[in-house]
Amino acid sequence: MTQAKLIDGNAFSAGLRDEITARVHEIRDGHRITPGLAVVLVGEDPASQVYVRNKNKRAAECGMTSFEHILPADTPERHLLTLIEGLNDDPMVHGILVQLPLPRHIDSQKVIEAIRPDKDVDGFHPWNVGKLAAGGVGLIPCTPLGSMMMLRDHLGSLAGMKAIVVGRSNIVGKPMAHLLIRENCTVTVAHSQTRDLPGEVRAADIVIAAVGKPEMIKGDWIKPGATVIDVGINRVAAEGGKTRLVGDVDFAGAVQVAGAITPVPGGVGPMTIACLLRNTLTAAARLHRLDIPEAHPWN
Ligand SMILES: Nc1nc(=O)c2c([nH]1)NC[C@@H]1CN(c3ccc(C(=O)N[C@@H](CCC(=O)O)C(=O)O)cc3)C=[N+]21
Ligand SMILES: [Mg+2]
Repeated sequence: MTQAKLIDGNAFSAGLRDEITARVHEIRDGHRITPGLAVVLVGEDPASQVYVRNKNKRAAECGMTSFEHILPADTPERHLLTLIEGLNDDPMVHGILVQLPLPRHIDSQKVIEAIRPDKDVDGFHPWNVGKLAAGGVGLIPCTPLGSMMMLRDHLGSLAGMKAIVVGRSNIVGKPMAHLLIRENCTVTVAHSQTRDLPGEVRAADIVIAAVGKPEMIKGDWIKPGATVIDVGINRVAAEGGKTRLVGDVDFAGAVQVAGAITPVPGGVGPMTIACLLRNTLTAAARLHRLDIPEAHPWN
């Protein structure tokens, strides 16, 4: 069997960020507007700090302004809500992202619902969730959006294909299922209670792995020629006391069978960040009623 084609998220996201940069310069020169992204992190988790720094670095590379708010882990919920109210009203801020998970004493849903829906670049506010489910125009969650861009780039039309989404989170699984339905796939959403998961996966032309369990989806579950999008980013122990990143798919097995597959790292992860920047540009364009392609529904 020939090896699957690798869907290169690093290269794809670099191209996307170049397009975003060009558009940011255009609206800066033409309209004196600089898209601004505010990233809020509560707590000292080192991995989260790395992500937040990465998001701000990429935003700056694209010519956007970024505002970083790092709050102590014991920040009272009402302080966070007050910060969000300020960002909602700040004309320099077009996108707001509150890094999840939040400390346990904070109600994440309350925080998500405090963000102005038109600045909710994660697409987690019920208003955006509803727009996606009902086929309207809102902001689409970054990981599903990036995954869909790679699928469309590799496959063209998805119409009539069988897709399985393994995982039903609000962040990835559910919005991904809605996007696949919108693209005219026949969609199965599998989860921890699904009977015969290997059998369900074997029926699928498109596999979206979003469970958060390292290498859970085995190579011999994959239908020959299928397209596999591995959303999992799991840090596991490696030789010599080190760690390494693996996806939710057994890559070594799946690459022998699939038609195409995203690697981890270098697949969905960098697309998520590029789509966050794209959503910030989209939000800025809509807030200022700029007639640029990014202000219009994607696809
Ligand atoms: N409100 C909110 N929105 C998020 O989008 C969000 C969040 N909270 N909390 C944490 C997760 C995680 N996340 C990642 C983004 C990019 C990479 C990424 O670029 N990964 C690189 C590798 C990075 C590494 O080496 O650790 C890659 O896959 O190639 C990973 C993880 C966004 N998240
Ligand atoms: Mg479950």
